[in-house]
Amino acid sequence: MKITKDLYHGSLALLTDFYQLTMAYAYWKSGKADQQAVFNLFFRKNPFQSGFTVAAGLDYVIDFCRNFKFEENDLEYLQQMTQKDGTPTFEEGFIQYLRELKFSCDVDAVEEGTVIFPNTPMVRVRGPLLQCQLLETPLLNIINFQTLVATKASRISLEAKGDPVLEFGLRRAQGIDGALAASRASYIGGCSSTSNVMAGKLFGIPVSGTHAHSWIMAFDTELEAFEAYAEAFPDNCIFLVDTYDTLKGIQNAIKVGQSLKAKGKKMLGIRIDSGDLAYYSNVAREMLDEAGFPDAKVVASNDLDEHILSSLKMQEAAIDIWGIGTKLVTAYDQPALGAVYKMAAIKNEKGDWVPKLKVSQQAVKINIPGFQNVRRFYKNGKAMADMVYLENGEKLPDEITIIDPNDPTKRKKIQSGALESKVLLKSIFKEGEKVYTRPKLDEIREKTLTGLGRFDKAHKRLINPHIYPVGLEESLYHLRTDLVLKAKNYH
Ligand SMILES: Nc1ncnc2c1ncn2[C@@H]1O[C@H](COP(=O)(O)OP(=O)(O)OP(=O)(O)O)[C@@H](O)[C@H]1O
Ligand SMILES: O=P(O)(O)OC[C@H]1O[C@H](OP(=O)(O)OP(=O)(O)O)[C@H](O)[C@@H]1O
Ligand SMILES: O=C(O)c1cccnc1
Ligand SMILES: [Mg+2]
Repeated sequence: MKITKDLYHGSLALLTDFYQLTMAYAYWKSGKADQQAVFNLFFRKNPFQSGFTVAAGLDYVIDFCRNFKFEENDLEYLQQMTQKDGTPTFEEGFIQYLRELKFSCDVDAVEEGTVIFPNTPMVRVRGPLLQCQLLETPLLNIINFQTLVATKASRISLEAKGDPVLEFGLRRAQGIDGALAASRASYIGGCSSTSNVMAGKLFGIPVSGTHAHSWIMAFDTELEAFEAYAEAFPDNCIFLVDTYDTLKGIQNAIKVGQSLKAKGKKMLGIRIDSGDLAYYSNVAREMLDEAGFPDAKVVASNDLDEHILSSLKMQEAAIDIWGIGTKLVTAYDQPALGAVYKMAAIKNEKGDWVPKLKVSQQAVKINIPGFQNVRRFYKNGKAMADMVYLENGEKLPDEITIIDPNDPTKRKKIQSGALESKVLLKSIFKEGEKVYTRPKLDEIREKTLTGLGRFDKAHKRLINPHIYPVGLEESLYHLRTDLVLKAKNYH
């Protein structure tokens, strides 16, 4: 298929906002294109009122950076662009600069499947200003969506408490690429399979499914339809029982299950896709148990999300497997994460790094300046706080104070020497060369599950989760405060 082929194998250099290119041109004109800069990608609020976020999308970022190159046909498109007076938008010298441009940035990032929190860098890009700038839009495009869906999937998976969650979203997803990326992110977040066969092929996600109502409607009776499906898949049938009458549907499934059993085969289960799922799943469970099918699974679907799933669990619904589409892959209740990409420092003519700050009327919108990293501290095996700090080669003291960037009265003392800790930003590219070995998708999914296991359940509850402490190391806090005061002319 041409669209997908182009998306995954063609040049993506023009997948950016026009203003990135006009700025790039103006950086080039003003001699700033190769000035060294650092940008951070971060978000300000967990999505879905969640107590945490799960990072995803780095794999696409790696592909994007590795293939970052202006092809001749991209340049031709830029060459024919004109301004209002008819003159070319971009001078030939700039087109030549882009032709010769070779990705040469350092990229550090949190790995996919890492549990992360607001205001901490997820991706840090250091390199020539023009290149850093051109990465803003595509990096945000990739990370915003995949992180959002991975977080949704992990919320759903946590509520499912180990039951398999099948991702059924393709038909309602945001287009072709949205669907593929959502299937991948859903798997990272903890789903066990996808119905999207292309996602299975591209990413190696297990593919699974049942059958639709149309299968039943194609026969004179439901029983005939079940029999014919059992004929085709004697060891792999899950019968959708609610096309006409759910109770009769369960009876018909049992009948076909019995004849499969007589042939030494096994009915896997049934699916219920409408009505009161708590009531019907319990009725189905009783009927299946009584008929000698204690292992037959009950699959439920129909506009499910983490909240309905949790309610069904509270109602003791007898559901073993959850099929979830629309609300997962579209991140229905919050369609964008809102991550941003901000300059944190720039090198001056003398070769010194100058920390940079964007001042805002809203305190939460003031970024964190300087060349940063994040360290996560653990106490008794559980994550206790994340610290954003300046990565300047200086050793941190054994006792550290971290300060909430949005409320300086919230502080935490950390005996860093005595605690287990790890640095979250990993080196991905060094001067444009990939230095990171990508984990397999299954390893990423495992990382999400074990990573979440190291957080207290108070941070993982659906409603009013306990806020996980994230703070600035004291000297970074003071640097930021001084810069804000200076910018506001209080100094
Ligand atoms: N016991 C339950 N507790 C809470 N929510 C439920 C329960 N059973 C079903 N639901 C949810 O209630 C909603 C029912 O939606 P709706 O009324 O459109 O479906 P329906 O009439 O059962 O099915 P359909 O229209 O597909 O035939 C769905 O989101 C479903 O997941
Ligand atoms: O509800 P979702 O979480 O998106 O899961 C996917 C849905 O897609 C299918 O039916 P479809 O919605 O196409 O038709 P129906 O609801 O009318 O059966 C399936 O039966 C699920 O209900
Ligand atoms: O396999 C299924 O049951 C399925 C697949 C896509 C959407 N709804 C259901
Ligand atoms: Mg539906």
